[in-house]
Amino acid sequence: MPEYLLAIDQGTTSSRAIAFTRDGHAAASSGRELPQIYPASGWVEHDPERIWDDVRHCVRETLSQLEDGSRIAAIGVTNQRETTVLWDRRSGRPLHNAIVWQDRRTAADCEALAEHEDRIAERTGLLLDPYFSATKLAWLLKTVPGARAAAEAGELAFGTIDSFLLWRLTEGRVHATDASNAARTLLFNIHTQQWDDELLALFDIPRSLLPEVRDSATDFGQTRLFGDLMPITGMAGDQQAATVGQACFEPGMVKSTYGTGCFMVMNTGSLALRSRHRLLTTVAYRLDGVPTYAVEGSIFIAGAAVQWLRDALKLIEHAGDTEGLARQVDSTGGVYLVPAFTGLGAPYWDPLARGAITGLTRDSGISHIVRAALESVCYQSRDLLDAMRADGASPASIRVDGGMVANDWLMQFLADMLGVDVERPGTSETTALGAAWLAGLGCGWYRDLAELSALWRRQARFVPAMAEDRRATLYAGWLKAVAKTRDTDG
Ligand SMILES: Nc1ncnc2c1ncn2[C@@H]1O[C@H](COP(=O)(O)OP(=O)(O)O)[C@@H](O)[C@H]1O
Ligand SMILES: O=P(O)(O)OC[C@H](O)CO
Repeated sequence: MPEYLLAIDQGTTSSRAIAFTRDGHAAASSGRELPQIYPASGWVEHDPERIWDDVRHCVRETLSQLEDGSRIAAIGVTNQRETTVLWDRRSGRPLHNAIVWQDRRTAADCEALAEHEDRIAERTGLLLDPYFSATKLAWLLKTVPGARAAAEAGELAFGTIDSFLLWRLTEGRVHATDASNAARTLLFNIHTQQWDDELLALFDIPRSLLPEVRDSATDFGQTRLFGDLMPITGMAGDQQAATVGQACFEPGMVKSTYGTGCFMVMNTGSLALRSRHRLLTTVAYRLDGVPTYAVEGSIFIAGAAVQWLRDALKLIEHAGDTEGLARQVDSTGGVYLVPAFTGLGAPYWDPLARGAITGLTRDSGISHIVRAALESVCYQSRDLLDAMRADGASPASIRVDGGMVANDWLMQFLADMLGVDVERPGTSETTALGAAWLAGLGCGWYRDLAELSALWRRQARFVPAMAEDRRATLYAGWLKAVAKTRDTDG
């Protein structure tokens, strides 16, 4: 009887389900776009019921593609992180739309707590920023009529998307999350691996709302919603799942994902390294009660800059058109595009920065601007890698994934700008693969991480070829362009 691991990958812009064979081959898959809701400037929401409908639809469609008699050995769940849902334990109904990680509505709440930032960072590894869940949850408790009283009475449940899906999959029987997701809430002490009472008091969050925190590969219950009983044995936030899917299991190994945003994650093993350069410290995964830590740099706009070229400027028809246009010119001719559309993430963390195209001349054309947009992804990656280097890392290569890595020109420029080899794996669905692998560990399909490492396959390697002085000059120009976007006096 053919057996598969089923990954559910609930992302910011889409939901997917993929069935993997034991050797990591995607045998069937289904995906659905998720509509974004923008109720006010800087606010981003998702409809949790729509997410749930989409996930069920994708799972069913994926299962229908498998041969008759196939069996799902286990399910792994991976998700957009930080996005916050508050629901009623009895009815299972959310009290409000999910508040998405990109949402900036709690910026002032974060500022009001600024004096506590050091203490918060010490315990959570994070910065005090609206990006994370705690202030979003506090906002819901403050704003939704009756929510505070119901929460105090133990009637409500909080969760990131993983917990919400698990609750629905197990029909209200399991309220749990994994350590990699808990580590993104600002409420979880990454050293003790416990919810932190002082932080709960600081953000005024009742403990009864919180899910139980489990390992990333363990028993999360079962679902009976798709016919056969299916165990759920893997869970991780999407960037951490990609770290697993890239088999970055040794300290010093780095993966970088290029989707809507870009997330660079370096495994730091048993060391919860506190960055001196405004990177985040996080849990990569927790197995048998033992956390493996990572540092992470998050960039809000990567592929989204290409979408902007397509949808707002209408310079291209398809994302893939950028490759040919970038190749048409030898350089951008001094043009830089800084895609600070929603401020700048790591290592700047500047919510007030705004995007810019600098260095335009009468010779500047579409190819220069398109190329500058692609280059900006590489310069931002260099910002992150340099921050990691300044914290003591010296990786010889990085492993890349996400929709943008199909672009060979971009991958070569990335290698050139970073000065390290860029390795592209055989599968483009690294995040889902990581969730499947965690489920496979949890259900006993795989013995250990070494077995998974042996399954990882490289499809292409891009080796730095740019002269050092050119690399330095181009990057210096980028830093100048960034400085201009942060000049609030204009
Ligand atoms: N060939 C390409 N060159 C440049 N960008 C691309 C290319 N193909 C896709 N993209 C970009 O990659 C992003 C989609 O990647 P994906 O990993 O699916 O994103 P997410 O999971 O964040 O929704 C889009 O922003 C798209 O513009
Ligand atoms: O859904 P993605 O792939 O854009 O990832 C979102 C991140 O998890 C946010 O931290």
